[in-house]
Amino acid sequence: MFSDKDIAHFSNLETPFYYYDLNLLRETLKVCSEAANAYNFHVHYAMKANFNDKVLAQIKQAGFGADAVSGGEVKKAIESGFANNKVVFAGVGKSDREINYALDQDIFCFNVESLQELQVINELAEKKGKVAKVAIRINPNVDAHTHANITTGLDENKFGINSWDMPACADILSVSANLEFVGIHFHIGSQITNLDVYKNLCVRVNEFAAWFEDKNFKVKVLNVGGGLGIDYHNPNAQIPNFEAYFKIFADFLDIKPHQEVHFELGRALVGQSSSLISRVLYVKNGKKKNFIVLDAGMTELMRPALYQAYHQIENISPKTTETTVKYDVVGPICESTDCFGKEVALQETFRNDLIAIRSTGAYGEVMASNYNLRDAIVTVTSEDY
Ligand SMILES: Cc1ncc(COP(=O)(O)O)c(C=O)c1O
Ligand SMILES: N[C@@H](CCCC[NH3+])C(=O)O
Repeated sequence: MFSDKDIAHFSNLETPFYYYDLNLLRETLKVCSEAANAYNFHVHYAMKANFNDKVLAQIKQAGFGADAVSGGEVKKAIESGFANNKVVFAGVGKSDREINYALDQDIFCFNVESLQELQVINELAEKKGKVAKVAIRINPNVDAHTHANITTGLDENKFGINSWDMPACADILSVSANLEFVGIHFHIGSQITNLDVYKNLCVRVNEFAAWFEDKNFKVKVLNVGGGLGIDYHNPNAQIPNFEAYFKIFADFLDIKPHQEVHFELGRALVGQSSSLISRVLYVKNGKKKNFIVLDAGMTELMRPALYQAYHQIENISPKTTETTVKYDVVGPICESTDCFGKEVALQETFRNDLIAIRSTGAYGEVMASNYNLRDAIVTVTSEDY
């Protein structure tokens, strides 16, 4: 929802740009933090969702740790002031260089995704005379009931170590002097809106934790990943129900006194606090279709082209007519998939009208590219005016 002041300010700016509502971001972080603290749960923010400096500064200030998926993200987390013992490093393909860098930074732990990676981390840690903390990312074969392209915890997905490899994993851990096993890690997918799937995850977490403890491995960390979705169809319902989400884990996980529960939330923390603001370049009225051509495209926001993802589209210019028209809202990029929405009902729209594409705080700016030699992304925050 934009105030008259916001819209007046946007009218004077060049488009496109990502707008961040830092008040909403702070409020979301506060609600999440309070809900997690009530259960003594720990949240590492999944940086991949958004690593804009101004966003990261708020997240750090709210006391969250950082979940990184590349050496670059580990570096960014450290440089942004996240404590090294609050940085975790996941990823199915960590290079030796990235592992060495993370070892040098003494991060909290590596979430290890293959047996071979476990051996490599042990070798690299040995060369440095260090002991690397590791959590085993297990593929639990739990269906997240989300878009197939953002499901990560099924047997056919590349992520994590399969359950049948756990005995081999335990063998490697037992003989690897430079590895310290800290716990188990899971992440079944993103944009999860059916919270019941987390109950199925809890059942699997309990099974694997018991399995490791039976083998005399102390499971200190139960890391259940992230994935909590947001309501893209209702961008003004801005703060996800963190309380209901955490309660499921409190109710269904079998948490022992020596265990901590860790989460890696990305989208739910940042998704609703941003919109992509764009201008209409051209309106093309056809016999069968009307098109609005924006100055933002899939190079700024890739999700619709990549996953046919829905983002609410609004014409935020002052209304000059009561007529509603259906438009295909497209970008200027030379790709037919460069389309933000088909048959979108909007007030009759004209050249230079401002269009807001909502709920773009997660996997928006960070997935931008300069394909077609597009200009670099510009960001504006609620504190810039
Ligand atoms: C390992 C891991 N943790 C956390 C996340 C964060 O997910 P989300 O933004 O859906 O909370 C992801 C992304 O899906 C991930 O791959
Ligand atoms: N980038 C995806 C989510 C993938 C999350 C990373 N595992 C999205 O836009 O929804």
